[in-house]
Amino acid sequence: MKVLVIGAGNMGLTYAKAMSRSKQLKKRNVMILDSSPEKILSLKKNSQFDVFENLEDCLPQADLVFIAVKPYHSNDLFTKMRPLLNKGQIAISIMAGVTIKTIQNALGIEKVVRAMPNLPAQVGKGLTSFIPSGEVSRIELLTVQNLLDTTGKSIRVSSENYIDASTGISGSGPAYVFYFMQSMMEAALKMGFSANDSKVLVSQTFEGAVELFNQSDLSPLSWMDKVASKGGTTRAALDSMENNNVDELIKEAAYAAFDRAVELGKQ
Ligand SMILES: NC(=O)C1=CN([C@@H]2O[C@H](COP(=O)(O)OP(=O)(O)OC[C@H]3O[C@@H](n4cnc5c(N)ncnc54)[C@H](OP(=O)(O)O)[C@@H]3O)[C@@H](O)[C@H]2O)C=CC1
Ligand SMILES: O=C(O)[C@@H]1CCC=N1
Repeated sequence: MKVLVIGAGNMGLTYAKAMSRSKQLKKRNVMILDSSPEKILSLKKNSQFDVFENLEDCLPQADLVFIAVKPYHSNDLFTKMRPLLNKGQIAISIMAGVTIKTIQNALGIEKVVRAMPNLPAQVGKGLTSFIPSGEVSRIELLTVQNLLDTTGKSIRVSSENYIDASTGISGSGPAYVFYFMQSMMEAALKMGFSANDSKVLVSQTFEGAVELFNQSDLSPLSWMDKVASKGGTTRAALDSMENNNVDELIKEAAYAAFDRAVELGKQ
């Protein structure tokens, strides 16, 4: 089985690396293609995979094609791919918003899996939601899911709407966590900690809290209660967040990403 990854950016390269380390594929079964001459040069230097500059040289040999370019590059790419594809090939798109129907129509193939990963895939802690088109067989989907799982966990969703929704939660979500971390680090710096100490204070706090959450059945709300003593410091912070509607603002932000995914799909 041969896999072609199109787009050697944050996500494409992550998948190519993870898949090439998997039992299912050896590194010579992973091909990668990018449009940037600098990226191609640096990939060729490392020679981790078979690196290509032209679709003609790699697309016809691929059983599975991972499409990992930005949504606004998709139309141009689809036009170039279409004459080189055959009906047996499976396209796996990780592009935000772009629907299965759009991909099928633009590529002239029927077997499509739409997936939404996230950046922690780079450290094997990713979460990918996915949905296949009806034409993908159970065996083919199992193969695809095994490949998605090389970057972490995956969940199959029941409609494409959930792919857009998961974009607002897990796809874009790491950036919300980094936003919170950035604010806490800035507060630590303002309180007089060094940059290094601010980083340790914040990263260990996040790591510890997530570990506690993962090792129990308690909700975040229950854990908040365990930290907060009556009339104490945490209550002061939580009250401040509540008074400033932070809870609503976070939900609004997640919906903004969800809505944007839907909007991208209409373009
Ligand atoms: N980053 C993230 O956290 C997540 C991203 N995604 C999705 O993944 C996709 C890729 O995102 P990301 O990896 O961040 O993007 P990047 O910009 O890092 O990577 C995309 C790569 O594709 C290249 N490219 C553009 N057009 C073509 C083409 N026609 N043929 C071959 N290569 C091409 C780009 O080159 P150049 O730079 O020269 O344009 C770039 O190297 C997006 O659609 C996004 O919605 C999904 C979940 C999470
Ligand atoms: O910002 C984006 O559009 C992509 C999709 C999810 C994460 N990054």
